[in-house]
Amino acid sequence: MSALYLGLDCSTQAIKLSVIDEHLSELQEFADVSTVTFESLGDQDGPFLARGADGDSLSVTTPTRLWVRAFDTLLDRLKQANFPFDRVVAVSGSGQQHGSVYWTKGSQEKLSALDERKTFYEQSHDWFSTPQSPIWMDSSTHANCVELEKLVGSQQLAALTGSVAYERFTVHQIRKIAQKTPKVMENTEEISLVSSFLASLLCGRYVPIDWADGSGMNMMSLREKKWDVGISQWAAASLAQDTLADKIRQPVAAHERVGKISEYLVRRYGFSSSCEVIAFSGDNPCSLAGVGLSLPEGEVAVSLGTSDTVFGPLLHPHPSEEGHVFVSPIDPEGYMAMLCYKNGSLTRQSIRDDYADGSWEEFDRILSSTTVGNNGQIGFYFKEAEITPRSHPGYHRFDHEGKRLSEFTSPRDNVRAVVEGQFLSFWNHCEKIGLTGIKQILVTGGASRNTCILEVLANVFGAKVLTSSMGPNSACLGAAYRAAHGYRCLKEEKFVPFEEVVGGIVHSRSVIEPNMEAHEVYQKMLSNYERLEGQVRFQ
Ligand SMILES: Nc1ncnc2c1ncn2[C@@H]1O[C@H](COP(=O)(O)OP(=O)(O)O)[C@@H](O)[C@H]1O
Ligand SMILES: O=C(CO)[C@@H](O)[C@H](O)COP(=O)(O)O
Repeated sequence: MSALYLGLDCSTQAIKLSVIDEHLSELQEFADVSTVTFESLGDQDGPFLARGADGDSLSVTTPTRLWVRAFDTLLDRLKQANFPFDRVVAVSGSGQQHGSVYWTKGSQEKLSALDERKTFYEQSHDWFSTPQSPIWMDSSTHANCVELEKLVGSQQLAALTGSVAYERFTVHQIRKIAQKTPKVMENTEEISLVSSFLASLLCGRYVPIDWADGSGMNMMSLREKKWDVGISQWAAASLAQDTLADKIRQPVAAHERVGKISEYLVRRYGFSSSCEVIAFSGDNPCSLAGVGLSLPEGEVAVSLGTSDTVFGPLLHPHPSEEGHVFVSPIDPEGYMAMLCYKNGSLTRQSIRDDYADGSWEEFDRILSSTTVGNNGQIGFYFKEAEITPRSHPGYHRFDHEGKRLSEFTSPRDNVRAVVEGQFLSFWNHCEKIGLTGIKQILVTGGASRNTCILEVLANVFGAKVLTSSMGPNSACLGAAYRAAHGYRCLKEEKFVPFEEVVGGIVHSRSVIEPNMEAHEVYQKMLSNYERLEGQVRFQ
């Protein structure tokens, strides 16, 4: 019986699983029980996107125990489907980036002594010092961002941590809690990211954050790969301890083993007690591992999930005012560049609901029957405060002369405008973060199922768009590959290049070729787009 590797992904809307065998082929027989959406679990712990739960209208949180319940549900469904837990030799995982979990004092002890007759959920009522976890959609920490940039300098902060200050980055969330509710922070024994939180459940004790996901905190020195002491002291605010050193262990490389599977999981589900847990990472870094991007540059990946992200590997980091640089999840010496858009799938979905009868088929029909370039009309749809470019919530529509409109003459043009506007923004901002000369785009995420949307992407960039036979869930597949990679490094007691472990995997890819006449239309629109973006961005 072949050994198995598992990859988990706890992203914004669901927890998912990929299973691969020792030839790294994906097992399909458990696909039906491999996704648990948070919506399907109901509101027992509160909504999974809770707005203003801490009294601040710009905060967005998820109840931490909803993730615990989703994980129980996933494991229980696998057990019912006779999943061969005993064949799993290594597990790794992925989490939506930036989100944080606050473990209350004494929880590690409880985590290491669980009763296998009960679920995690049944035993976790007193594990967290705050019931809500701030997530990446939160934009309540603007004042902290301004303060840190003043303290360090925005360019210097980018050079040090990979990014200027962003509201969702974890250090600002930590400082907000330390300032607003110091008791919560004082009661906190350990702070995890979503990724390291899930890994801690697996190991039955707290485990470190990895370098790639740690790069999304505005707190880790990109070059030293350690928490910056000055920023950590600033984040601690008025706590008795002057840094967070006793609450967040130092980060580790993504291929490192962080522990063995817990005795609880061995007894409850039948995992082998020798099963290794490899550091979990962020969902975008794991997607990079999953789509098989490698240098040379010229290839980027686009994830059309809840957020839209554009990312690619980088040899030499040049962090700037735009986008983010993270440590690579597959090469401890390498880096990746990324742009993130808050208004991704949920915003397209909202336009679908308003203008296309709530149906993707109707959305596609409108997209296919409207003119490329929308006759020069341009739209910016910020259902949520946007990250790229930084903007307040609001919809902005312009006619072909750049005159502001409250609505297009033909309202169905909103369907084309939302998709074109989003992709023109990708194109406009890629150059600025060093993702240049793009010839092919690998797509993943929920909306990568939609060929009509992908055709617009190919035409805007004038580049081939490739979808892969592995489907839209590259983050959990990437995590499974990382489990195999980390396991191999462990066995060989040295770092083995990621390509040596997964390089042989060839996914069949379908290619969408760009229509170069359509691309010319977008080339002409770009300067107008850039000018109008200047009007709608946060000044
Ligand atoms: N046919 C489709 N066309 C466009 N978007 C789609 C389609 N099917 C699903 N989606 C989008 O995919 C999103 C979920 O993507 P997913 O990558 O699973 O999210 P996440 O990983 O952030 O939880 C949904 O919000 C939905 O809008
Ligand atoms: O904030 C970011 C990246 O910086 C987001 O990309 C989150 O990582 C959420 O990912 P999805 O759930 O949309 O995949």
